Amino acid sequence: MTADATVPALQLAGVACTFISKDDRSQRYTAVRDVTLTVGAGEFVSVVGPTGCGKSTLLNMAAGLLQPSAGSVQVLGQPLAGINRRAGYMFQAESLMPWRTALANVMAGLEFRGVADARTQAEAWLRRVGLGGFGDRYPHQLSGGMRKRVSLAQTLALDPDIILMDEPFSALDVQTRQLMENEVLDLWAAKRKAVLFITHDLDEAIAMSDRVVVLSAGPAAHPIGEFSIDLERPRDVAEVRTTPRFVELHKAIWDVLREEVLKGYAQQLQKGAA
Ligand SMILES: Nc1ncnc2c1ncn2[C@@H]1O[C@H](COP(=O)(O)OP(=O)(O)OP(=O)(O)O)[C@@H](O)[C@H]1O
Repeated sequence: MTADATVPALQLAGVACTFISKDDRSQRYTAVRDVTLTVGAGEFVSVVGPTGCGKSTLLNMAAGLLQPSAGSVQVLGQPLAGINRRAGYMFQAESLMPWRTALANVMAGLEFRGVADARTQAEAWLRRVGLGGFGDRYPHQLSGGMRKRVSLAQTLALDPDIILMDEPFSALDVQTRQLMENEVLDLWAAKRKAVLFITHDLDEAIAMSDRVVVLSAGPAAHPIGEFSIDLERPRDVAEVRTTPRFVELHKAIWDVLREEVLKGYAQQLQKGAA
């Protein structure tokens, strides 16, 4: 089934998520509340916000890994029940199976789906992410950047309509990170999937996205600003940062984000001292 371009790929409508507090089991902690967020078909949306505000919580609700305590999640116009099978995920942590080669890692999901030419497709994806000659290597024989490329191939090979990314490159050095960001943009431009991208890094969010949503500090974090990123594409993430429009957008978004970051930081210090 192909996605209908007029139906949002992902829609969170008035969602909230309440946890039992980690600090005091008798208390509840509302991480996010009243969050309405839409990702259109083919749109690249980033969510930025202070540390611990609830960015991963939102992504986990979109993935169907967490049930909202209020509100609803719709995927391609249908209410989400259980795991979001139209989405592919890339998380911060390493997700490769260490006992399988790079090729076997990319093949795993395809085989699970019963794809007949899983090997050929996986080989093609490894080539696309620049690892054509590395299929027989095990994860520990690859650099951090290469492992991320394998994860990317693994995610994209399944041809999801929606890609959910939670700080996928935060563990990489700056140069490798920029290379990966450009690769993701190239692959995204070719396939135009809907992307929900979570990051701490405002520069990364602006350089990659069509739209940047700013979340407030928690508890009950919610969107407090939304910015359309009208920078021309294709973009080189390193070059685009030097353009006057980028600087202007950065200033406008940082004006909204700064206060929340300071609040989030103060909360962390308080928790640390308690
Ligand atoms: N399973 C859980 N049980 C209790 N509290 C949780 C749970 N998961 C998250 N939280 C709390 O909810 C809040 C939001 O967490 P979340 O991981 O979504 O934030 P984040 O913005 O992604 O953080 P970071 O920027 O540090 O990655 C935090 O205060 C966290 O401690």
